[in-house]
Amino acid sequence: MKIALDHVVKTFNTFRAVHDVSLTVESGELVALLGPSGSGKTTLLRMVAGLEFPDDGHILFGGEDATLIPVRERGVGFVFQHYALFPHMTVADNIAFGMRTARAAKRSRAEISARVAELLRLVQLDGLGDRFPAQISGGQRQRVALARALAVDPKVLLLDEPFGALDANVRRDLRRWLREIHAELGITTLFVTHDQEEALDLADRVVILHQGKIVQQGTPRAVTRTPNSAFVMRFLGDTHRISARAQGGRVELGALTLDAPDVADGPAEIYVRPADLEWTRSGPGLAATVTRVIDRPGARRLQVLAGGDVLELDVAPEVEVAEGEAGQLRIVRSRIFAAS
Ligand SMILES: Nc1ncnc2c1ncn2[C@@H]1O[C@H](COP(=O)(O)OP(=O)(O)OP(=O)(O)O)[C@@H](O)[C@H]1O
Repeated sequence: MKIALDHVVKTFNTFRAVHDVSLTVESGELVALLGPSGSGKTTLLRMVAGLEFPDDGHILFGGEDATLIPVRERGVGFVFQHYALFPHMTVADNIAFGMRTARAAKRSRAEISARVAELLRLVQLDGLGDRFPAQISGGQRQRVALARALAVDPKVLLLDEPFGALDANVRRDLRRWLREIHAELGITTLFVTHDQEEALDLADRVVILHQGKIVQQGTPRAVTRTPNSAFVMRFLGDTHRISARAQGGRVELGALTLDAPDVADGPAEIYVRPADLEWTRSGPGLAATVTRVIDRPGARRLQVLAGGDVLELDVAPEVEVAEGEAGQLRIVRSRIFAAS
């Protein structure tokens, strides 16, 4: 099911939570809505679900105006961060719940238990149908929540920080697992997260929100390679900002000259990630002094001082370098924006 948001606006009292958002999610696509707290992600998701209504604009499900489709008939499955399962029901009964109450497609008892068994297999919880929610782990509970959402054969899956309460390793496993389930079922999916790594790992397309507006959207590769603003560069993380001045489409940084054809003359900000920097003993480059060496599995992280800025970069484990050593930094790639 294709979903389209067309110039959607949502205001709470006088606060505009969503500003003129237009977005298309193609049938079968997995799109992540990514943004900091308060950027409007949940509000957008709730409008797609039919739990909130836009003040302006339209939401279309497969070309049909969704305003006219009641929540129950939208064919939407949800999983929330704290979508508590019914504690007094077994895992199997939790999964079956939606099928028993659905008015549309009545199923026999035998059909329901066959479908529950199939879903338990899909979410890799075979054999746990008789347990109660308190007897399984947090990650397993979220898998049950997903099985419950899938039980009614939704056309659209809405996930709001579904793994937010789980620890990092479990989250990583569940991401891989969700990706596999998505590949198998191909349900149009909108996934809300404020975790960059999660969005980039999971999604076909990432939509970045800031203050209720879409500031950039594209494949994970496109948004990480060509962030279109300082905000996106900073938000995607692991970046250094170096202050400089742009003049005639160029920025001078120590002995280096960087091209910045689109940047107006005046104060500028150069953004580099640790992986964009290389350490050399001889120039040309930006003069730097090593202030700290941190040994990590697979790499050595150097903290260096360059022109008043503390920067970090990684070198191969066998590189011999010591604190206090002077050298040069080569900037392999950077993004430059006018200072905000
Ligand atoms: N029912 C409401 N009444 C008033 N303000 C609201 C309501 N719901 C959301 N807001 C405000 O709208 C803005 C966007 O909220 P929303 O929950 O959509 O953000 P979010 O990006 O999902 O944030 P988070 O990651 O913290 O959940 C916030 O400033 C929030 O305080």
